Amino acid sequence: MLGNSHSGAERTRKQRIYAALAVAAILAMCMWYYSSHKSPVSPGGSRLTNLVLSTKTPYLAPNATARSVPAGLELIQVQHIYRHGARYPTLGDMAHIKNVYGLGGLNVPRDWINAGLVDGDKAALLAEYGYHEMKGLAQRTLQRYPKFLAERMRNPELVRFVSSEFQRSIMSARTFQGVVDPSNHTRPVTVLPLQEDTILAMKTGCPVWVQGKETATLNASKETAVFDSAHGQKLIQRMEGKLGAKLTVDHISTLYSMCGYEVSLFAQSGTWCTLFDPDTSALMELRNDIKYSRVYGPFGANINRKLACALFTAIFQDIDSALRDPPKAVSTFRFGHAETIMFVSTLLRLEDVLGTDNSPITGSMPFSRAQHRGFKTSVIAPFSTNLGIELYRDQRDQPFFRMLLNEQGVRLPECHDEFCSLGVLRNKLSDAIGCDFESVCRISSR
Ligand SMILES: O=P(O)(O)O[C@H]1[C@H](OP(=O)(O)O)[C@@H](OP(=O)(O)O)[C@H](O)[C@@H](O)[C@H]1OP(=O)(O)O
Repeated sequence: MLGNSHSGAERTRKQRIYAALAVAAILAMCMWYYSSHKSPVSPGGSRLTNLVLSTKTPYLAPNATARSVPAGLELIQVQHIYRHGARYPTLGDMAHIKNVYGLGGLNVPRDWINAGLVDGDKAALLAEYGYHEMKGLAQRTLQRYPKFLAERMRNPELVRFVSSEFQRSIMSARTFQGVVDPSNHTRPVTVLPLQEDTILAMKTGCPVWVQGKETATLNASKETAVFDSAHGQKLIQRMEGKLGAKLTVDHISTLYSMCGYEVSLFAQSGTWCTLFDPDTSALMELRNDIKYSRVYGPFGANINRKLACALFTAIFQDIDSALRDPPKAVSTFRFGHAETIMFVSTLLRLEDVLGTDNSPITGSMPFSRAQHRGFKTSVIAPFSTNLGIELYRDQRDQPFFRMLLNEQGVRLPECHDEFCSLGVLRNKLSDAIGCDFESVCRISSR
C-alpha cells in the first residue's frame, strides 16, 4: 500500500509539476503575443516605435524636464511657437494612399486597409491624438511655469494665443489654451487671416519663396533620383517580396508616410510599419529630407533663411516691450505648421546645433554620414514640434534668454550656456529683426 500510496503521491506530485509547467508555458506565450502585437497607446507620451517617421513622427514627451532656472534669474516672458498636433493626411497624401490601396496584387491583411487614412471629410483635420499631444504639452507648460502663468493670466492681456487660419492649428491653440487657462481669463485665440499671415503660414504670402519652390523642388527631384538609383532597387526588392505588388520608390515613400500616420493617428505600429526596420525608416527619412532641406531648409534658396524674419521681428517687439515694463510683459503661444518651425530653425541655423555634419543633403550622401546631419525632420518637424524663447533678467537687470526645442534647452554655438545673454540672440538675428517682409518677398522686376 505504502508503495502504492507512495507511487500515487509521486504521481500526484508529477501531475502538479506538469500542470504548473503547462500554465507557465501558456502565460509565456500570452506575454510573447502581447509584446509582439501590442499597439503601444500613449498620446504624445512614451515611444511608440523605434522608427523615425519624418514629418509624420508623433510628438514624444521628453524623458526629462528642462534644467531648472539658475538662482538670480527672474522669468519675465515666454514665447512659444508650435506646429499643430497630429493631423489626418492632406488630400494630396490621401490620393497617394488610395493609389497604394489600389495596387494590383497587393497582399496584405484586411485590417491594414484603414479607411480613416482616405476619408476626404477628415483631410488635414486635427486628429484625436493631436488633441492629446496639445493637452500634454499644455500640462507640462503649466508644470514648467506654475506661478508665472497663473499670476500673468490674472490680467487677460498678458497671455495670448495666436494661430494660422487652418483648423488643425486653431484647434491645437484652443485645446492648449483650454488646459493652460481653464478659467477662460484670456482672450479667444487670434486667428491670422492667411493673406495677412507673415509669421505662421508665411510661405503662401511670399512670392519669392513660391517662385523659388519650383527650383527647389526640381533640385530635390534630381538628388532624389540619385538616391533612388543608389537605394531604390534594394528597397523595392524588400517591399515587393513582402507585399506581392509591383512597386516604385514613390510607392515606398507613401508606405512610409502611411506607417507614420498609423502610429501618429492610431498608435498602431503593427501594420504598414512592420515593413520597415529602423535603418530603412532612417533611409526613407533621408529621402524626405533631401526635399524638405531644399524647400524649407538650409540647402534651398536663400529666402529660406529669411522667411521667419517677420516672426522674429514680432518676437523681439514683444521682448523689447517686456524689458521696458516687465510686469506688463506679454507672453504668447503661436500655432502654425511644420514649415513654420523649419523656417525658424533655418534662420537660427539650428542644424549646426543638432548635428555634426551639415553639408548639403544629397542623394549620394553615405548613410553613415547622413546619420550625423543636423537637419532631420523627425527631430525638427514632428507633429506638435515646438520652439520656445524664455526671457529673464538677472539681479543687475541684465536680460537673458533660454531657447527650448521640444521642451529641451538648446545652447546656441555663440553661448556658453543655454541661459545666455539676450544680446547674443539679438546680434545673431540682427539681419532678421525689423525686416520688411513684403520687400524681402517681392520678386524684383530686373
Ligand atoms: O507633413 P508635411 O510637412 O509634408 O505637411 C505639409 C503639407 O504637405 P503634405 O502633407 O500634403 O505633404 C502641406 O500641404 P500641401 O497640400 O500644401 O502640400 C502643408 O501646406 C504644409 O503646411 C505641411 O502641413 P502641416 O502638417 O500643416 O505642417
